[in-house]
Amino acid sequence: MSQLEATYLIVGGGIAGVTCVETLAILHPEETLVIITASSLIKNVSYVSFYAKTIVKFDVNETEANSLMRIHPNLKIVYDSLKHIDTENQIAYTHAGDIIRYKVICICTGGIPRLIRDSHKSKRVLGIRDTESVKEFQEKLKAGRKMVIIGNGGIASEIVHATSGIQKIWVIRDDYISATFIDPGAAEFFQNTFKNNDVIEQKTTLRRHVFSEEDELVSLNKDLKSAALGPDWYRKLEFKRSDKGGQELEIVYKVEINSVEEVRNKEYPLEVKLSNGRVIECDFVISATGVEPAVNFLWDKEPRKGQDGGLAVNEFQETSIKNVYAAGDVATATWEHAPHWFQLRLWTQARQMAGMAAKAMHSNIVKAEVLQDFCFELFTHCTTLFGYQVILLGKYNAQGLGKDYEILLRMTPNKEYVKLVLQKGRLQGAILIGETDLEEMCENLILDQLDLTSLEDHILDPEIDIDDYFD
Ligand SMILES: Cc1cc2nc3c(=O)[nH]c(=O)nc-3n(C[C@H](O)[C@H](O)[C@H](O)COP(=O)(O)OP(=O)(O)OC[C@H]3O[C@@H](n4cnc5c(N)ncnc54)[C@H](O)[C@@H]3O)c2cc1C
Ligand SMILES: NC(=O)C1=CN([C@@H]2O[C@H](COP(=O)(O)OP(=O)(O)OC[C@H]3O[C@@H](n4cnc5c(N)ncnc54)[C@H](OP(=O)(O)O)[C@@H]3O)[C@@H](O)[C@H]2O)C=CC1
Repeated sequence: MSQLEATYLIVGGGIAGVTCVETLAILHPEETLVIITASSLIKNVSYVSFYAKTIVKFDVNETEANSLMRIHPNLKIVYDSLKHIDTENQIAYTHAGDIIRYKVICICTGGIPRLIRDSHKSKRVLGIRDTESVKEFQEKLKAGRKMVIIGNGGIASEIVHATSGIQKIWVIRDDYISATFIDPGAAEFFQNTFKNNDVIEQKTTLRRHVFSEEDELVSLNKDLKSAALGPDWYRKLEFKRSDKGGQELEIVYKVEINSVEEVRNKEYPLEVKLSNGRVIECDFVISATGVEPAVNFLWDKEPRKGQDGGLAVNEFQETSIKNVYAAGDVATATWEHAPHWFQLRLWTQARQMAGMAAKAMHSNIVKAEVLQDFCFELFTHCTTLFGYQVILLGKYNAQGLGKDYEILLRMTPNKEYVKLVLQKGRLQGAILIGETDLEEMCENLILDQLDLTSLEDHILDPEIDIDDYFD
């Protein structure tokens, strides 16, 4: 048990917590900084490359927490988990009894999988969040013959893409796949990859860093999970083939799960009842049904929360409680968003929010003015889906545009899919799949809101170098 004093206290060793530490190491290295991390392995970011001003791609690595000592001379690491914050007296208490007095604190405790209602009824219903959960999934895959995947976002899409040798029944509420990230047209484009072996071969040339940590997870508090996985986590699944089942994918559209029950004396140990009356027997269920903020500690007074239960933060990542900031998956962005930005719980946003929190905490301490970072002007997400590079910009699915918008589309099967969303002749969002080389132009057009009415017929014409129009 120890007592510490810190100007800055950061809670959580995921991308948000670590980015906060790294940014403060640059802004205010002479001040004391304490990080509370439940795991001795933390996440950090490397090989940051800019595709355009706000479109960033980077690798996510797992490393020893004490490597942070190299970048911050006045950093202390508390290997424990936060239990209680006394915000009135500005004191944090850990489960092991450590006491840390702070001037400003940033909560970066991330999220946990939001599982389907019946998940508590069986250990065969799994969520994916961290290294431990992927290991459990790998074990189930080795022995499994049939799995049901529920959810239509990032994790479900990646699992469907990366697993083979097991029967997969993908149950989704929508009428097209991967609805969190794409539109029906792009879904059709991707579905060809399920049939086209050439394209499936292409996927193995992913240029992202392959997350290589196979070691034992060093989790000090066994109740807490380590940080969320980053891109390429699913590469671990690609080689986990079961020799017991044939490779097969069935997608069941527009249904929900009514119940999941363990059953005895049947061929499969689990029975999943769907809202359309169908019953599916399987070995296990993956509930890839979103994430909920991990507010897993006590307070002397509750801060304001967002509708999703996250800590409500303003544009400077401040919660409703003085000197308490939050960033990453635990936070809910409740400021008035720029027209082309919205929150999705992604590592890019965890990093951006944490950088902003660090700047705001620093300006709080040194009593300087701070402005919100430019990155919150435009939603950008750069990822890989079904083996293709995917860049999403602004209101890529016409979110919030009502019915008054236009779509420009260019699609070359097995090569690229480009969708531009325009309203009143101005670009509002884009989906760029494949190596389109259009990201910088689209970013500029969304940010500048140039009137494209006279160009609409040419803008996606591959024979025309559209950049010439803007020179
Ligand atoms: C399988 C998977 C794949 C993903 N793939 C992508 C992707 O390709 N692209 C993308 O942009 N995003 C992806 N994401 C989302 C991304 O990983 C998260 O948005 C991001 O990592 C959130 O970072 P964070 O630091 O806020 O939270 P986390 O990474 O969850 O870190 C929170 C940390 O806080 C610790 N903690 C929790 N409670 C306490 C406590 N009381 N005291 C001390 N410490 C505590 C946790 O142990 C953890 O280390 C993926 C997520 C998953 C689960
Ligand atoms: N490549 C990437 O960028 C990746 C990003 N991630 C991130 O990791 C986090 C977790 O991923 P994931 O779990 O896929 O979450 P997502 O938020 O991406 O997707 C959740 C999906 O589950 C559906 N859903 C929610 N509740 C139910 C339910 N009760 N029954 C059926 N379907 C349901 C949602 O549908 P609806 O929309 O209708 O609510 C949605 O399709 C997310 O923040 C995600 O963005 C994860 C993997 C890859």
